[in-house]
Amino acid sequence: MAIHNKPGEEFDTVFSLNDSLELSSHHDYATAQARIFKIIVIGDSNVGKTCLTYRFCGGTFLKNPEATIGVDFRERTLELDGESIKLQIWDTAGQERFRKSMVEHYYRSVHAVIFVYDVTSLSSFESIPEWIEECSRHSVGPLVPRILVGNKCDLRDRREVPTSTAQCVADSYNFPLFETSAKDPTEKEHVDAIFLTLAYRLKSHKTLRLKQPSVSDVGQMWNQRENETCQC
Ligand SMILES: Nc1nc2c(ncn2[C@@H]2O[C@H](COP(=O)(O)OP(=O)(O)OP(=O)(O)O)[C@@H](O)[C@H]2O)c(=O)[nH]1
Repeated sequence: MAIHNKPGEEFDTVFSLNDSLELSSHHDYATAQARIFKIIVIGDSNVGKTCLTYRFCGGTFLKNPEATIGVDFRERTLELDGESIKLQIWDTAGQERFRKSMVEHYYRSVHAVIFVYDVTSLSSFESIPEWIEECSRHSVGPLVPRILVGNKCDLRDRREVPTSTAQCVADSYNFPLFETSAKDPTEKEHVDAIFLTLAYRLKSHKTLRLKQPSVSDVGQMWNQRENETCQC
């Protein structure tokens, strides 16, 4: 998505440059108490990364998404066992040309990773090892919780990746596997379960510290993204 998360637009879970300034200067008591975790969502272009994050943060299916340029930020605060957990979700671009200037930012201080493929696209599934390799190259180590997600399960007649095959791959990496659909409203709870699973795992990591991108970091990415939007 290129434009939909301009500051203040659409729903209050969108994270924007303005929000980060707000948070860093005069956040309220509840925000100050929330532990914040950075989750990146990665995978080939068109697998549904934006729609999945939108479904989790906005509660609806995003119709007609545009290709993500650089990164989009969204966030949602959860109350787990009386504790506030804020998930800051980085929806990254699948297309190489929209990624290259920002890859370093994606992986910096990341707390968890969601790898997404499209169950109707064998090639998107076959790319998963490359995405895992890219994480490793950027020092995202084995202690960082990771999850494999097969999206677009509503397209039953077009499935190219059997669950059993995906489960084998997930087991080989020791990742949980989720299959779901951002589009099908009856799958909403499964989409939530992906993020909740990570939230519970992160919550139990008492040593993980609150780390937010600095204002200059986010501002720099925002400017880069705007420039790249203009060139297209
Ligand atoms: N049928 C179906 N279509 C979906 C689903 N999720 C996403 N789509 C469609 O798949 C296309 C791509 O969705 P996006 O969420 O933009 O994909 P993306 O992975 O963010 O793509 P990039 O931004 O290019 O990396 C859009 O046409 C969506 O409507 C799903 O669960 N089921």
